[in-house]
Amino acid sequence: MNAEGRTRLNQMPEWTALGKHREQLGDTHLRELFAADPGRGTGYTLTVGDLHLDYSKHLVTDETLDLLRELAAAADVAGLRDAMFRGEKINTTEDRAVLHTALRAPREAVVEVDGENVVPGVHAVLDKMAAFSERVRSGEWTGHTGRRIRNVVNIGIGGSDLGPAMAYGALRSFTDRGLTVRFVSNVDGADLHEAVRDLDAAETLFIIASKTFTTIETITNATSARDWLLTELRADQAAVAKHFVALSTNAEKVADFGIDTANMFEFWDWVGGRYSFDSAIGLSLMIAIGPDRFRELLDGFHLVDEHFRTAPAEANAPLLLGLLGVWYGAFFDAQSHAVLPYSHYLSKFTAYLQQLDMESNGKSVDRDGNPVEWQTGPVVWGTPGTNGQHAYYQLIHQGTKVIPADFIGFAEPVGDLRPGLVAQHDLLMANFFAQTQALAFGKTPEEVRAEGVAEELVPHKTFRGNHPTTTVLAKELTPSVLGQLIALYEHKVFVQGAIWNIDSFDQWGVELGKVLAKRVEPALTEGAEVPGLDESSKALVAKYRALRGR
Ligand SMILES: O=P(O)(O)OC[C@H]1O[C@H](O)[C@H](O)[C@@H](O)[C@@H]1O
Repeated sequence: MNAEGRTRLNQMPEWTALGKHREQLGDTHLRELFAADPGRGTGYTLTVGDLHLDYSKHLVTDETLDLLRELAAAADVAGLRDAMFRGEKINTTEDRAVLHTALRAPREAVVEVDGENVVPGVHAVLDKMAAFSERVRSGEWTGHTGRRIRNVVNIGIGGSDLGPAMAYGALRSFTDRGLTVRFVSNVDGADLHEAVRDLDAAETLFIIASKTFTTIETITNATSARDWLLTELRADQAAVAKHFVALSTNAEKVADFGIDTANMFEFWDWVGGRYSFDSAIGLSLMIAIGPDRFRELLDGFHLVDEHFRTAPAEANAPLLLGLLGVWYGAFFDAQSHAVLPYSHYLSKFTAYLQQLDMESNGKSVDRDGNPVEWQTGPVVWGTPGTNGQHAYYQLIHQGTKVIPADFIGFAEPVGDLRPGLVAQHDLLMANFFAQTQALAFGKTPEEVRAEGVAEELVPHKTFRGNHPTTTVLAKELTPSVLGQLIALYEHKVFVQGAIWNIDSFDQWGVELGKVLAKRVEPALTEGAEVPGLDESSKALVAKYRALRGR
């Protein structure tokens, strides 16, 4: 029992029942599950908005799904979900509400934090972003020398980078091709250098994105960008107002930097960094795709929010995906989860999900501060599918690890591809369908032998199969569909955090490295003694200084 009288997860009878069920399931093969139920391929599916989800290739039966849903009920996932939507402070270690869902709520919605309806403020910022985006896109907003803006550089890191960078890539075919949009995040000067080296400063707008406006990487890059701009334009500080805008919750720090707070787009402490890209943090994306497309994206998010909030457990897609992850982590010892988009436009999708999932659920104490005795968040990884097929899929097919995987694909190619390239789409998708089939059903020794393979090679050419996958299929990758996909994963992560009883909305684990970096820096630059530096790190710092000739 914890302080609130909740039974610990691994002491719940529902958990024990799942453990017993897992033993009974043993090595049951997907081939057997499909043979036993001819309707499985169509029955184990769900539709959410434009997303068709097939979960038939999972190592589950009706009983598994019932038991998992009973676990969700015992853990009161629905109760925590409703508390989140109501604006309660469910991020207990930071005493904050968790209201990214309010960022895409319709104008007339009412969502209160501390007795105040936050929705009008959300829409006021969206309107301000839309007006600004239109001024940039039309050429009305000009730089210091009167030239129109043709380049936008977003400087931010983590949640202030990954979302807009991923979505810009995903929605490239909806972007204004007359604008160059780039993203700088790494404190390695090479990132900024490569982003601006071929740009004309007179036509460049920097968007400084930082919730706290204290993140050292971002402030360092923003300062270097300001120096670059002023040097290139041979201008004084006055030029900053025409070339820098800020996205932040911290007006004071924004003003300190020299950015006019009239050009600051605000958001709020109830938006977590990794849940922020549909807030002001999306400004670079809105400039690229235009306000109407951005609103379609928000509508896509909202559609899945409503689904998660209202759909019954049997038809609730984020609940199902969350439970499947819990199942594999706890009862199959799966350590990782692959996300494999069959869309080049989703190249950065998995990197975005890494922060969303791993920063949210990479925790080892529960909400009461007790160590957890069960697996929490998996390692999330993956790259666009066909490239992965020629690299690491070998390990998924024939390695020793259990790696549940999500396959995401689209019926139609997007964009203005030449007809010859459109024709390639069927080949892409043939791979998509073939892979999940091979992973699920494998190839038996008998099948290999029947092909006349020499006996000594049979074990090498046999595929065990039984590798679980989810297939997510949609017609086309539109702004709305992207919003739906992201919200699906956001709520999946929520479900898992709720069951594991961890705070999915703090990130204390990131802090230690930041503090230590600040302490170590003077050792590199001035050779200063750093109290408490361990022997290994001391020797490495000395080596570094020697290599730099210091
Ligand atoms: O937006 P910022 O305040 O600059 O924060 C940027 C990022 O850095 C932090 O270290 C957190 O781990 C992330 O959750 C956050 O998204």
